[in-house]
Amino acid sequence: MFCLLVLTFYGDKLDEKQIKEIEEAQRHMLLNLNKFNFLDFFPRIGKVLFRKRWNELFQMRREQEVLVPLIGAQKKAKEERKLARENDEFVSSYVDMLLDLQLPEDKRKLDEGEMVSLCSEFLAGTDTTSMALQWVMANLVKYPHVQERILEEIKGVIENKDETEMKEDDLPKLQYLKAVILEGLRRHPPMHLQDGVGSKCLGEPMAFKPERFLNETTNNEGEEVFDITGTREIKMMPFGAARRMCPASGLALLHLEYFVANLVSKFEWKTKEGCDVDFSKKQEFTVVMKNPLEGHVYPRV
Ligand code: HEM
Repeated sequence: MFCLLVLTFYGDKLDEKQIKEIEEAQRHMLLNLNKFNFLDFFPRIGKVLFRKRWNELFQMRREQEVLVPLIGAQKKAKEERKLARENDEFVSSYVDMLLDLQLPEDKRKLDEGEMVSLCSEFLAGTDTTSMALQWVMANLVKYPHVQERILEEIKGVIENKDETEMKEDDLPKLQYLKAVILEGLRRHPPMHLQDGVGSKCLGEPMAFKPERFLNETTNNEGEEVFDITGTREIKMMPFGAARRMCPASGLALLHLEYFVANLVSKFEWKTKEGCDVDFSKKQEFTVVMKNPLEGHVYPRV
């Protein structure tokens, strides 16, 4: 949560108490959001008939306002940087970008409420990525040969052998890694929308077999061929499809490849002594591991 908040409010000082409050408000929202879906269908009469539920929703929305002081502080810091003409050297946060945004039709900036919603949505969106990461790492712990193969692939593409950090530019060269991430998303989609689709088309649906995607990651010209958007055909849809498809699928895939590449190149991942990986799942906002992964990590020498 701390890293996410840094991305969102880069440069602002966050204390433990603020982080905890935001974490609690986000968690409360993610665990309860589904209870309010039906309110979409009867917006007018529903306000009278389901007044109690609407009040609950408003109360949950008020909890999100813990983000307001952080947005305010970020705005002030941005204005001060502008006065001191320091903006050019500064790394922008998500909030900085929102502050610059001008709504073309209404010809106005975002108001405070809209900023709170967008920040909260941004933080919530990344919950899916961290859950996908946990499922992939669980499979790497369970199947050490897959982990080994990723490591071999990484060693094959690193030019400077002393360099241990994988950079964004290295990722397109890692086809097997890409296949592992796709297989992780197929086998354990964090948002449960596509049961059956991946299964029918891909054979041996319950097995974790990254190889099934190996011929699909790129063609001879190095272009992506696996159609994760489901525009040409739908083999699986971890990011949904069509108009409501996840707008951050590219970002999520990039993050997953980057994190897994670095986690594997720097550490060997194993199970806790005498334990096996438990793939039982539990539905929260995302599909989570019922018994979260307890891996042991060993720095690679
Ligand atoms: C592995 C990671 C992710 C998965 C599996 C995933 C999955 C999905 C799915 C299935 C939907 C469509 C839901 C529907 O049909 O209504 C969706 C929507 C959305 N996702 Fe993601 N997502 C991921 C990461 C992210 C990230 C990192 C962000 C933001 C930074 C994000 C932001 C959104 C937003 C804003 C929507 C709503 C789009 C709309 O309703 O028009 N997602 N996501």
